[in-house]
Formats: sequence, structure tokens, C-alpha cells
Amino acid sequence: MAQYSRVSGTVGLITLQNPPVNALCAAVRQGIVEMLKKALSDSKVKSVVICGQNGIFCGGADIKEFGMNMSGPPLVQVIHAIEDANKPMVAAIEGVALGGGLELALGCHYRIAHSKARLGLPEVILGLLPAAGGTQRLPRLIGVPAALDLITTGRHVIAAEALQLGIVDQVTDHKTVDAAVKLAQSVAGKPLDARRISTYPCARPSDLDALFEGEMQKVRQRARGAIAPVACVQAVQAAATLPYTQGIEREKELMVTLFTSGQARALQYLFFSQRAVSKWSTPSGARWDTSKPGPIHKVAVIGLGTMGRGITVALAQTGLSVVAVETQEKQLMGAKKAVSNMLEQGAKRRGVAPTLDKISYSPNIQAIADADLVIEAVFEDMALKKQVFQQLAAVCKPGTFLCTNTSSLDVDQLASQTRSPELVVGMHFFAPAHVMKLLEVVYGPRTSPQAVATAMELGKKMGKVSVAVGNCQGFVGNRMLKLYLEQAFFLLEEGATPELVDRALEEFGFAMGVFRMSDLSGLDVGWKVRKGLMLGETDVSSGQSARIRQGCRYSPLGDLLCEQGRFGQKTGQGWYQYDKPGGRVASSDPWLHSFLESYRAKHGLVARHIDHQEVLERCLYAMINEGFRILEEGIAAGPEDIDVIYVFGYSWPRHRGGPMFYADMVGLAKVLERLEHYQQAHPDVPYLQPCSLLRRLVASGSPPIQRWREVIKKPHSQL
Ligand SMILES: CCCCCCCCCCCCC[C@H](O)CC(=O)SCCNC(=O)CCNC(=O)[C@H](O)C(C)(C)COP(=O)(O)OP(=O)(O)OC[C@H]1O[C@@H](n2cnc3c(N)ncnc32)[C@H](O)[C@@H]1OP(=O)(O)O
Ligand SMILES: NC(=O)c1ccc[n+]([C@@H]2O[C@H](COP(=O)([O-])OP(=O)(O)OC[C@H]3O[C@@H](n4cnc5c(N)ncnc54)[C@H](O)[C@@H]3O)[C@@H](O)[C@H]2O)c1
Repeated sequence: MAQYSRVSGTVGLITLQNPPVNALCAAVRQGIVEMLKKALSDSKVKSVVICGQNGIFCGGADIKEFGMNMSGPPLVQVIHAIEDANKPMVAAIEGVALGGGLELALGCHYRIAHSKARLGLPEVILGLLPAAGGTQRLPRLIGVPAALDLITTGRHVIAAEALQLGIVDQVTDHKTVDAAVKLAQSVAGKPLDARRISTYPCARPSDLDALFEGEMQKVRQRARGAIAPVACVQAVQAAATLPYTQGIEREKELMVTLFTSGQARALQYLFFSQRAVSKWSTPSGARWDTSKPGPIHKVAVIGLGTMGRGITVALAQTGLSVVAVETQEKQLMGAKKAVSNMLEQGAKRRGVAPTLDKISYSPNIQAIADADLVIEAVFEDMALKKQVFQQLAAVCKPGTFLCTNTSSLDVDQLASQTRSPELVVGMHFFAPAHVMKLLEVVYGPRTSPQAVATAMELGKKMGKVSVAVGNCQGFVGNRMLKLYLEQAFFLLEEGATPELVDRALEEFGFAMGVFRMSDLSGLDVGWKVRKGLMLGETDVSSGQSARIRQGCRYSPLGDLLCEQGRFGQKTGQGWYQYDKPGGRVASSDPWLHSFLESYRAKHGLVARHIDHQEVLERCLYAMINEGFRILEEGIAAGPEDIDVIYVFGYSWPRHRGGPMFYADMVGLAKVLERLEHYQQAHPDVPYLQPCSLLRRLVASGSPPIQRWREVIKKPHSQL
């Protein structure tokens, strides 16, 4: 777990050994203490280097230990022992020094990093703070403003920036351990008092109070209810205002609060879920570790509207050759300009050269003949997409993977237009496609394991968090979203306002409530989909109410707004009003309120008081119930898949872990009880009927989310 050797005669070398990232588990901490004793008691050793095996210094505390009883020496004490050492201690940083790993390095008297190394204190992303002295040492080393930035955002810096900030003393392009040994030799015997960071005074900017007040305001606004960023500011404030020993006590006190919070559990669950989804499997037995992706060098994109443009940018940024096809001349011209702009802006931000030469454009589908993979992104129209897939089958070379970016249409129907349905797979990107991290990879019953593996691998290369899901209407994300939106419409019918619904959801942690979000994405998008499903038009001849479609409750409110030309921000009016078409600042619209009143009067609806709790329960539990159906049908392999989709694709607040994790936190019995309540109150909404998987989980004693898969797998007859 930690190895000791003597190198170059006088340098003790302690190597952390805990693959894959040398996390500081109990055995590693114990190992460091023992090896340090050895080094300090070896009279031949004049200085000591600490490094990590396999080119990685240290990924921090062992996150897997957090849910368990902690044993072994506490990290804070291990780091104090290093700092107190009477021989120079040098950290040789390769790969990463993150969290506790960087804190360990800050306990050393000198730090040298490889030029490609990344350093950071990302604890805030796990709902924690750097509690092994990081909040006290970093501000003393690099100043309060820079430390606040790193600790509250958790961002990683590369070695050059670390050097500039003063976190490391040297950067090397050569073998880091060799350079560290040289440094260790050069400082042997030198006094160490001025090298112990905990003894440094913390430089206080003159406007300290104003600085912390401003930072606190900024962080609270960004945090949307997350408590860790706020605690990070409080801990740094302690560094700036208290002596080190008191500061470290404050750090611990704040950490205990965070450590035992549901938010830290949610964020750590998300950390492992994000990694777990890449280890995909399908009900037919295909798996990530037995399915080999096909080689992809050239990708074609068909249709250069909103999505096609973003996908083209994301592919070119990955370094792949792209052939982009658009049949409308004007769209093609616009796309060329827009894609080039996006690439140039992105390259400027990242300090690299734009990859414009990776893309060729054509109005002709024949241009894609030698592509290895095609992503279709034409209008959401089944007839058109079928036609495009027939063309693809005729034009593409044998073995080309054919992907669709459809957001809800049946991938199997498209596969059936081709001679090789096993090569067809959904690649559902989210807008804007070059920014949003989520990719749903949609497999049908005939999709080959290789096609899934290829789409997942391509997503990974593009920097996406890819989740493999089964084929059904709306897949996972949009299928659940539909019910969330519908409940919000029903709440308006029953007496709520868009402002009330949005406030409840924003207080919960969503960046935007459902109505502000709809205005941003355009009300016409959902209207088109509903018309496609024949939900958006009243069949007057049937004599049925406009509020009943296909035998179930339906709210035509969104359709009525679209019929008035109110498409949201793009037209300057939607659920809110804007100062001009394209305006971004939403304000309440008296027209909308009187429209809702007349609508209710017309349909004999009496407005009642609706509180935030009901908004959350109606919108979120309806969606969660659908999540259980999705799990029961095997459309998603586990709750982690759904939660990752919601956090990365639908801005679900990260500190709440995702909808299924939230259900676990609330308590499955409570979710079931409230769904039963709402189902009785709204018998015309069949999907409020609690899903049988939810009932089975409650009947099995509501096991924690990590054990749901066991219940999902059990045949229903065992109820
Ligand atoms: C009663 C209450 C008392 C409370 C008292 C509280 C006092 C507690 C005092 C504790 C003091 C600790 C203080 C410290 O400040 C806390 C921390 O250090 S938290 C950890 C901070 N570090 C991180 O957040 C880094 C996380 N990791 C990464 O960002 C990346 O993994 C990486 C290191 C950049 C590597 O990325 P990749 O190469 O892409 O690889 P993967 O991400 O796929 O990871 C590979 C594999 O490793 C697992 N893993 C990674 N990091 C850790 C880790 N820190 N601990 C455990 N496991 C880790 C990862 O899960 C992958 O495994 P898999 O999931 O695939 O099996
Ligand atoms: N817009 C979104 O937020 C979003 C998000 C995820 C998925 N999607 C899906 O992505 C697809 C595209 O959506 P969009 O919003 O980019 O549409 P869009 O209307 O912006 O663009 C579609 C483009 O396809 C072009 N086109 C039509 N027929 C063509 C053909 N035969 N060959 C080449 N080009 C053709 C059109 O000229 C147009 O430029 C749809 O399936 C949609 O459901 C959209």
C-alpha cells in the first residue's frame, strides 16, 4: 500500500500503491506513517520524496470508505506528520494530485509536478470540503481569492497554472521522480521552518469582509441549494481570520456537517453512477466488456439544423473527419457559417487551433458513401426519416453504422428500412449538442452488441456521458419528461400560475422551472410532437371535451398558446412575456393570467390553492413512477442510468442525486402513499397509478437504491 526504498544513496522514496488512482484508503495512510518513520530514522537518508505508482500521484481520499466505518490513521494527522518531519519532504506529482492527494502534497515542504499533471481540490463536487487541511493551507500558500476559486469550483489546474499560482515549486517535462530526487538532494540540510505552509500567515486583502460577502452571494446563487460550496467559503474564511489550529477545527466541524448530509451521499452516488453507466449491459446479454466497437474514422451528419450543427462541431472537435449533408441550400450556407463560428469560439476558449478542415459539406447524400458511421438529424417526421434511412441503406458502404438523433420516434421502424437492422442504433444528443454532456444510446431488439459498443465508444470520445437504453417512445429522458410537463399543465388548470410552479421547482434546485424552460426551448417543439401523436388537435365531431384525448385527461393549454403564435422566447411571448422576440428576461404576463381564468371558466374548473409541496409531488412523483416502469420494462438497466440521464441531460439538481435517488431519500413508502393519494384524486390520469415495481420494492422493505436491481430481477410471481 506504500513502499519504501532508498535512491541515489541519500533520498528516501515513499511510493503510494493503490491502483487505479492510489486513493488514500486506511492501508495507504497506515503505510505512509510506517514508511515515513523508516525514512526519518534512516541516518543515511537526508531528504524524502513521495510519489505514486503507475504515473499517478494520488486521486484523494478513498471515496468508497466514506460510507463505512473509518479505520486507520486520520489523513489530517498523516499530513501533519509529513509537515513536521525534520528532513525535507518533496511531492513528485504525476498524473493527478486531487483532493486529499493535493492536501498530502501541500503537507510536503516542496512540490514538483510533471507538465501534464492536473491538480485540484474537487471535494465540493462530492458534497464535501478539503478537510485534511486543504482549506487552511491553500489560502496561506496562494492567497484567499485564488484559493476560493479552486475550492468552491473544484476545478482542476494543469501544472503550468499550478506553477503560476504558486501551488508547485517546479514543473518538469522529464521523469518526475528523477527530477524530484534531484530537488530533494539540492534541499537536503536546508532549514524547513519557512517551508511549513501551516505556519504561514494568511495574507488578508484589505476588503476582506466585502470579499467574503461577495463570494458568499456568488456561491449561493450558483449552488441552487447545495450546501458544500457555502461551507467551502466558510472554511476559507476561517483560514483568513483564525490561527491555523482554530481554522483546522472549524474545517473539521464544517466537514462533519457535510459528511453526514444527504447531499454528500447524493453526489457520491452520482460519482459512482457516472462511472457505472459506462459498464453497460442489455437484457439480451450484450455487455461493455464483451462487445468490441467498430473502428470509426469518418462520420456523416445528415440535416444541419439545430442538432446537426452541434453534432458536427462536437465530432470535429474530437478530431474525426465529418461529411455534413443538408439539402436546403440556404440552411447549408447558414450551417457552414454557424459551425465555423462555433469551432472558432471553442478553439479560442481552449487555446487550440480550430478544426475547420475536418469538415466537408454537401447538398448530396452520395457524398457519405465512405463514412463509417452516419448520424441522421433531419426533421422529427417518421415518413421523412424512413425515406432517409432507405437512402442510407442504398448509398453507404457495407458495415456502416446508421444512427438516428430522433428524440422520440421508434428506432426499430427506422432499422426495418435497411438491409442491416443490426447496424442501426439511436444516438440521442441534447441541445446544444456540442455543449450538453448527455448521450442516450438507444438499442432495439435487432441492434448488434457491436453497434451499441460503437455508439458508446464514440460518445466517450466526444466527451459525452453515454447511457445505453432500450427503445420506447421518448426513450428514458423524454418519456419521463412528458409526464412532468403534463402535471405542470394540469396544475395550471387547477389554479396554479406558471410563476408558482416555476418557483417551487427552482427552490427545489432546477436552474429553471418547467415553464421558463419551455419558453426557452420553444413551445412549438412539443406542439409538433403532440400533433404527430394526434394529441394536439380536438376532434370536435366526437363530442369529447378538449380536455380528454384517447380516453385520458389532456390539457390543451400549450396547444392554445401555440395557436396564438406564442412560442416562448423566440416570439417574445409564451408562458411569460419578454421585452422583444428573442428576449431572455421573463416577466409575468397579465394576458396569460386572464387567459387561464377564462380557460378555467370555460371548462367549469374552480381554481383552488396549490402549494409548493403539491407542485413537487405531482410533477416529480409522476416522473419517478414512470422511472419505475422504465426499470420494470428493462428499458434502463438500473436506477443509476435514469439518474445520470436526468442530471446530465435535464439539469436535475446534482445535490439531489437524480429522480430515483430522490425517491430513495424521500422514502419509497411515502412516494407510494402520495401517488395513491393523487391517483384517487385524479382517476382520469392513469399513469398516476403506482407502478408494480414500486409496490414490490415497498413490500420488500424499501431496500436502499443500490439493492433495487435484486428486486427488479425477481419474477413478479414472488410478490
Ligand atoms: C460521523 C462522521 C464523521 C465525519 C468525519 C469526517 C472526517 C473525514 C476526514 C476525511 C478527510 C478527507 C479529506 C479529503 O479532502 C477528501 C477527499 O480527498 S475526497 C476525494 C477527492 N478526489 C476526487 O474527487 C477525485 C475523484 N476521481 C477522479 O476525478 C477521477 O477518477 C480521476 C482521479 C481524475 C481519474 O479519472 P479516470 O482516469 O477517468 O478514471 P475513473 O474516473 O474512471 O476512475 C477509475 C476508477 O477509480 C475509482 N476512483 C477514482 N477516484 C477515486 C477515489 N478518490 N476513491 C475511490 N475510488 C476512486 C473510480 O470509481 C473508478 O473505479 P470504478 O468506479 O470504475 O470501479
Ligand atoms: N432541437 C432539439 O432540441 C432536439 C434535441 C434532441 C434531438 N432532436 C432531434 O434531432 C432531429 C433534428 O432536430 P433539429 O431541431 O435539429 O431540427 P431542425 O428543424 O433544426 O433541422 C432539421 C434539418 O434537416 C434538414 N433536412 C430535412 N430533410 C433532409 C434530408 N433529406 N437530407 C438532409 N437534410 C435534411 C432540414 O433542412 C433542416 O435543416 C429531430 O429528430 C429532433 O427530434 C432535437
